[in-house]
Amino acid sequence: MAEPPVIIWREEVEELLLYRDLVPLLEEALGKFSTRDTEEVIQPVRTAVPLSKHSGFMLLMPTYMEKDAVLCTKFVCMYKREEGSTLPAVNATVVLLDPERGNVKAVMDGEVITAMRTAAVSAISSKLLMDPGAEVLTILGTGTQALSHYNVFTEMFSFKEVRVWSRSIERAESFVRSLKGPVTVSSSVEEAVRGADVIVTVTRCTEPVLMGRWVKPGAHVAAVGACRPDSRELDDTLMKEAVVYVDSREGAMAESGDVILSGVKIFAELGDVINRVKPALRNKTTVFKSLGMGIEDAVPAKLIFDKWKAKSSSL
Ligand SMILES: NC(=O)C1=CN([C@@H]2O[C@H](COP(=O)(O)OP(=O)(O)OC[C@H]3O[C@@H](n4cnc5c(N)ncnc54)[C@H](O)[C@@H]3O)[C@@H](O)[C@H]2O)C=CC1
Ligand SMILES: O=C(O)C1=NCCCC1
Repeated sequence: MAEPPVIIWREEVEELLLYRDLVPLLEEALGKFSTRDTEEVIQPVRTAVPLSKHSGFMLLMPTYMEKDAVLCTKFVCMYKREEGSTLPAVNATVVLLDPERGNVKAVMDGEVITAMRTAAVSAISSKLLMDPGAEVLTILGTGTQALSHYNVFTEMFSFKEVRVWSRSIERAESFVRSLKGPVTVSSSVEEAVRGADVIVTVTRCTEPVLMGRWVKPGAHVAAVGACRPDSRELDDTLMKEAVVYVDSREGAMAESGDVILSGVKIFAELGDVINRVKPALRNKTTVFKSLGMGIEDAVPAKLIFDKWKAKSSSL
């Protein structure tokens, strides 16, 4: 008989998951994904189940990494929320299975995993695509992803200036007060992004919030929100001027309003750059359109489970 599943919840995930372990493992996994070698990664485009009554979707994200013996799936629900709603915009659970027997080994809180792995992948995109002399980072949005992006970007890079914008200046000020380092609150998106070298968009907007005419040539944009085919964060000017990188070509063509509705050509996956199959065009304006992939959850799930087992056996 297989062991019953363990439950690893938020506080333990926070304790066990560190960017310094996660970032190199994700970089390796993105490279494996882009080889399309089914012995490395099988990751179908995720299934989206509409939750019309609740203005949301449940996304099912299975992944199998045969060589690494990792079988995992995430259930993540995403919702449109009214301003001031106390309900979460994203709620996720990660399930790790034994690929040989098919039993569930662990059920994990997926919110911290989702926040950290998404931010870590944006940081990888910036490491690969930003100007090496980048000095100014702008974050548009002040929610969960804004915080995880602030944390990993300030851990991995040394920006001289960090700017934050939110639709509500009070929310931006309160977000900034919760952070350790110096951050400027901008009163408009234009003010926030003018001259910025790296721009992270982590909003729940459905219409473009970032306009290409404000973006400095050569800047890198990590675009994380707008994960449905009818949603936008970036305008056509930016999409057409930029060289567009994605996490998964199939995912972007199925789900990214910024890619589908602008009609732009995807230049490469991040994994193609990691595998040196496509160049990192650092001197051009670049957009990394992030949708999120199952493999980005499978990697931290294995890491957390292995650390949890090591910790439990040492007690
Ligand atoms: N690419 C990926 O892998 C992932 C993407 N996401 C997406 O990232 C975005 C942010 O997620 P969370 O930080 O968890 O959400 P959140 O609800 O914690 O924060 C959202 C932020 O967007 C702002 N916002 C809402 N509507 C807006 C509008 N119309 N214009 C400008 N700002 C607006 C809110 O004030 C808040 O600052 C969402 O779109 C979510 O679906 C989330 C997880 C993973
Ligand atoms: O990959 C994820 O996890 C998500 N992607 C799109 C928005 C919800 C969470």
